[in-house]
Amino acid sequence: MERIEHRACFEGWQDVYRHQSATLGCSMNFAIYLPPQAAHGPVPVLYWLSGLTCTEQNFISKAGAQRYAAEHGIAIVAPDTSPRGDDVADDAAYDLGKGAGFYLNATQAPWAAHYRMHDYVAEELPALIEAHFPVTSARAISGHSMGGHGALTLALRNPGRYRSVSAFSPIVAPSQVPWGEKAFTAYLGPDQAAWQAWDAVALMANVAERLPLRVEQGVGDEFLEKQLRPELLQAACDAVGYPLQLNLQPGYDHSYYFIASFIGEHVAWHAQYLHA
Ligand SMILES: N[C@@H](CCC(=O)N[C@@H](CS)C(=O)NCC(=O)O)C(=O)O
Repeated sequence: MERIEHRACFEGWQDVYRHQSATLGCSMNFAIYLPPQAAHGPVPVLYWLSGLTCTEQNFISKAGAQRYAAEHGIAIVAPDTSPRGDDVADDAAYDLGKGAGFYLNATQAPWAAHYRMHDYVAEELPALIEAHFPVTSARAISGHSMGGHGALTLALRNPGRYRSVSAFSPIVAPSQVPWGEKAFTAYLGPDQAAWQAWDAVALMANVAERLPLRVEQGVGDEFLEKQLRPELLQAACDAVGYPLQLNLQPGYDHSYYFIASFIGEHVAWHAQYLHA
């Protein structure tokens, strides 16, 4: 593992590391913010999953989360959004292939060889982080858009792994919207029965634990009706009595200006469970 960026930030450190991922079979970058408290003892970790077209850089340069992570004594780990490298399958479109891993384990050629972002984020990355950094095993997860889908599905698929889950503008039902239909057909094949294990609305029907769950959604989001459809998550939660805090925020669009506006509230919200 090699540190490739190291910047002082709110009395802590915003770092980026490169490592060889055994799960993905390629070299990967991840960002980690270590708050000032980490110099004195281990701190809990919030995992952040970014959306389509992103790398580990978007969140750390645009969201402004470090101020709040420093205030609450929380590390934030932001992985890349897909496997990378010249021998990794790709597609010319922005919503398939590199930058669009959808936080699942692909089963179809040519994707199955490297596209295993679920196992990378749920297992390999936390094991690496907890072995090499001053952190505890208290974890929370959040993300944006495709990464909101990732946060919801990772939490729902891995009971006991996270203390709390939140999402900004998540793709809540990928099986029912164009972004998800395209990606799942490629990565998982045409049989929609296989898609349900990677769809938060479908997973909610058999949910095993009730984590604190918060969703922030801009009402001015250009993808709201066609791709995001938070009402489907609300209905799925209502059907099983799962408490969902769905905050519809008038005026906000799909961008990092929206994330920057509410990331402080989300970090504080996760902190109450991570420090409990
Ligand atoms: N039309 C957009 C769709 C992709 C998009 O909106 N990506 C969101 C996540 S779904 C994002 O975070 N983009 C990077 C950024 O804003 O820094 C594009 O082609 O970039």
